[in-house]
Amino acid sequence: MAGLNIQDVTKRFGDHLAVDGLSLAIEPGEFVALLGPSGCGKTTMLRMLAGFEQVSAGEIHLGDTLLASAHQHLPPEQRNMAMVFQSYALWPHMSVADNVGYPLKLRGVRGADYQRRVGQALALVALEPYAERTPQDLSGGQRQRVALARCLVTDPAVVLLDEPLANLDRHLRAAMEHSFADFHRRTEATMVYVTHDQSEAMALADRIAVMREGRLVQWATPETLYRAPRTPWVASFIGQGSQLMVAAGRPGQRLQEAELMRGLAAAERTQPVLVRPEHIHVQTAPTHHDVTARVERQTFRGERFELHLRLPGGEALLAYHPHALEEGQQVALILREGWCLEPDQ
Ligand SMILES: Nc1ncnc2c1ncn2[C@@H]1O[C@H](COP(=O)(O)OP(=O)(O)OP(=O)(O)O)[C@@H](O)[C@H]1O
Repeated sequence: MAGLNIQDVTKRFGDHLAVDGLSLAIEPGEFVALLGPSGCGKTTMLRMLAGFEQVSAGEIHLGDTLLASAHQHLPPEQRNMAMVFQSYALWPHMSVADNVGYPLKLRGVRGADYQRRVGQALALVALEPYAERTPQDLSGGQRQRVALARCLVTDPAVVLLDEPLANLDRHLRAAMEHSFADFHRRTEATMVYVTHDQSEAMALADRIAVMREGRLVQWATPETLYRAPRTPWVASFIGQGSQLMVAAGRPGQRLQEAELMRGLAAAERTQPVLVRPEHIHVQTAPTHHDVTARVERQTFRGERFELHLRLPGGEALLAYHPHALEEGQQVALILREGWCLEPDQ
């Protein structure tokens, strides 16, 4: 198996820098998500990996093979990669089995070998009973599984996925997340998955490249991104939480309760700190020693209530609570920990 090395890759469309000096070293067999808001350059990066787009500068290697540089461009069909699109891109008039086998036909595979490989690919996505149907007679999730089977039938070293769940409803997306994770375990292919949905990226990826305006902002595991986001922008993009100014700590430091509570009470507060809602303890009977907040709004989430709180200084704070409270009610807060952010560039 071969790793994928993206070195200082830039893509310009006229004056516009769609991807700006992006570098990522992706391990063989790793599941990587490119995550960021619309227009940040994720799809452009994926298309450069696939070979549908030329790079303006930098290099892309698969193992020892140079796939792309400003002077060299290996065509898509020679890259040993397969791509799954948001639109599935299936042939409507062909059966599921014929759709899956299509890339093999293009490569001249016939007979028993063809049948065996189509059968294996369909088995991998649990679609054998549907082999003779046409895509029109399938659900959205089943169609996406056909697209997956078709992409892996040629045994690619790298699978590229461009928002593959974007057309599915919320329940189906959750079910398909399991299918993708399972698919990855079984194939052991290196996967690069583009999405603007942070919860999807967190659920699936070994590592996430967070992109903003063509640049890489942070490259880390989902847990590190959640626990230790680098900047306020990353913190606001990943998970829920509140950002407060505190007179304590320095970027990259975790503050424990005593330091955080002291820092919050001080006058000169210059350090932005992320506080996750699960680290806030809410008490309903404040005394005059406590840090207090007012309940502005609450949302019932089944297993808990989300409290939208307002501190006396005007800052907003999100907390969880097991029971309903009164809107307008004063509560006492204990902030158990916080993470110090560095300023956005
Ligand atoms: N062929 C093109 N010609 C000119 N500009 C382009 C072209 N393709 C993309 N762009 C621009 O490059 C930037 C990055 O686009 P890209 O599609 O990579 O973003 P994205 O992060 O995938 O967004 P989305 O989530 O909306 O698909 C955008 O500003 C887009 O308008």
